[in-house]
Amino acid sequence: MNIGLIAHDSKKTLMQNFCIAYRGILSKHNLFATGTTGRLIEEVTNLNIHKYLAGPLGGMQQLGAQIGQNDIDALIFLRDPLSAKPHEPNVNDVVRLCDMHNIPMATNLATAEVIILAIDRGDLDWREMYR
Ligand SMILES: O=C(CO)COP(=O)(O)O
Repeated sequence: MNIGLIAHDSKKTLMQNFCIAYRGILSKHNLFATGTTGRLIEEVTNLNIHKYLAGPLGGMQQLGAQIGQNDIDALIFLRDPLSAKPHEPNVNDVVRLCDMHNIPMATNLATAEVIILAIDRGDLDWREMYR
C-alpha cells in the first residue's frame, strides 16, 4: 500500500513516536511524506521514505497530486488544531481530495492507530481493486 505521512510542526514529535511504534508495519509499505516530516521520521527510524518538498514550499501540492490521482491508499495527517497555517488552502485541498477518492485519512493519533492496524489486518486491501 502507498501510505502518506504529514505532520504539522507541533505534531512532528508525535509522528516520530508513531512511526517508531509502528515501524514494523510501516516498513512493509511504500511511504510518502512532505519534506520535513519525512526527514524527521527517517532520523529516528530506518524507514525508507519518498520525500517531497517541504509542505509550505510545494510539498503539500506534490503529495496532493498523488492523492488526486488516487495513488495514496491511506493518509496519516497529524494536524495542529490550534493554529491556522499560511498554506491553509493546500491543507484543505489534501483533505478534500481524500474525500473525493474515498481514501482513509487520520488527522489524530487515535484514528492513525485504527488505520495502521486495519492496514496490517488487510482491512484496506479493497483499495488495490479501486485504485
Ligand atoms: O506543511 C505541512 C503540513 O501542512 C507539513 O510539511 P513539512 O512536513 O515539510 O513540515
